[in-house]
Amino acid sequence: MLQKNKGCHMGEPSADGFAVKLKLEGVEKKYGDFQALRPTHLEVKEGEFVTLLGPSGSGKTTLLSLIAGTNYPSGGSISIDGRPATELPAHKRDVGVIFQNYALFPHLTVAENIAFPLRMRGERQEEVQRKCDNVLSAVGLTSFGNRFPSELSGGQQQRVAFARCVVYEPSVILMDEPLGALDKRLRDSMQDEIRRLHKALGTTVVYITHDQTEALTLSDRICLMKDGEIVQSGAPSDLYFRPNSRFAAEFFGEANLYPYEAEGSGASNVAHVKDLGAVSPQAPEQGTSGWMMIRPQCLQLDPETPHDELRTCRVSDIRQVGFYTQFHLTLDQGGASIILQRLSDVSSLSRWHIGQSVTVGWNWRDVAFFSEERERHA
Ligand SMILES: Nc1ncnc2c1ncn2[C@@H]1O[C@H](COP(=O)(O)OP(=O)(O)OP(=O)(O)O)[C@@H](O)[C@H]1O
Repeated sequence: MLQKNKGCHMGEPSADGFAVKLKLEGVEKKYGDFQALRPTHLEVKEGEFVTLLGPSGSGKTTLLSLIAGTNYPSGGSISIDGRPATELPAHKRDVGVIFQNYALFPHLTVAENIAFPLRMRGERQEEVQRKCDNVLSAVGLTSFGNRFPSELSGGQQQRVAFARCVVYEPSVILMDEPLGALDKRLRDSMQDEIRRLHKALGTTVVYITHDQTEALTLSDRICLMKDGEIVQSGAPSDLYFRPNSRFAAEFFGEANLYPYEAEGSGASNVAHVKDLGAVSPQAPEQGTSGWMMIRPQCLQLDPETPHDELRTCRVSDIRQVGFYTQFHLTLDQGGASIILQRLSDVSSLSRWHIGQSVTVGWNWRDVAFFSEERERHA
């Protein structure tokens, strides 16, 4: 395990006692009249893995480049490890960057690649040797020190890129779509690798991707971006099961969305979901109208256990989606469409067919509500 703590320059503690490695306050970027990044606040804690996720053009790279120092904000301030960094040039910031192509030096061996940033910083030979050996062992490449990058697999090259970055113990590692160019199988194994390295080395990572599955797999926290702002930030399960907008709900895959109208006030609030002919005893957080959302896999088909609500439907389509079977259903009363998904098994192929009458069950604890005001980004 590498020593990450550099003592005197630890960032200020966050509310839960962890050191704040990176802090952005009101950071924005304009290109002429165009606002590429709206004023943004972000705190990243020591050891945290934060992902910037969003569609193309949402401002992810702009935000990362402002942290890296390859671009400067039009307003706001950035601090790294508690020290002001807004005006600092890239090479004076304590950040490491890993790009999509890893950017290893092809003419240097693995050990020389890893030693490079230490030599650039003028470290003594014994120190360089000690730190290189340490980090090579941490990434499981001790016997690969004399190989050239072209003699390594993609996964091993990535480990070298990671090692070259962590060897000088930057406060924060920035990763810009490092798996963007890989096929699915390699991507999956690399995700495991990144997770393992992050856990083993305790590094603080800000990671960019536009792939929601990758973000859900890797992150401690996801910042979902749209039109130059972070529209929701939280744990992967929060974003997936508790989106605060239609945009967030739909960005993470299939979502059943129905409008609701709230009635009552305060704790006695109930939500009428007309399309489902249902009244939720759960009080929507805010707003008198908005949307309720339930993920397809939170619905049960012909449930054998008790559920808060049960409705009869007709099966209009059955589709195979990866390892899942997706059922498209039409509610008997009112005709609303419902998508339900369950892990495929042999019985599901013979048990249900198009045109069949079925029962759908759900529990209100699996339902998210968000009001229309919060939906202004959609
Ligand atoms: N130098 C520039 N001049 C003008 N507009 C720019 C400049 N750089 C970026 N933009 C604009 O800022 C917006 C955000 O771009 P950015 O590259 O941050 O998006 P992104 O989320 O990283 O997209 P992608 O996933 O496609 O890389 C885009 O509309 C882009 O066209």
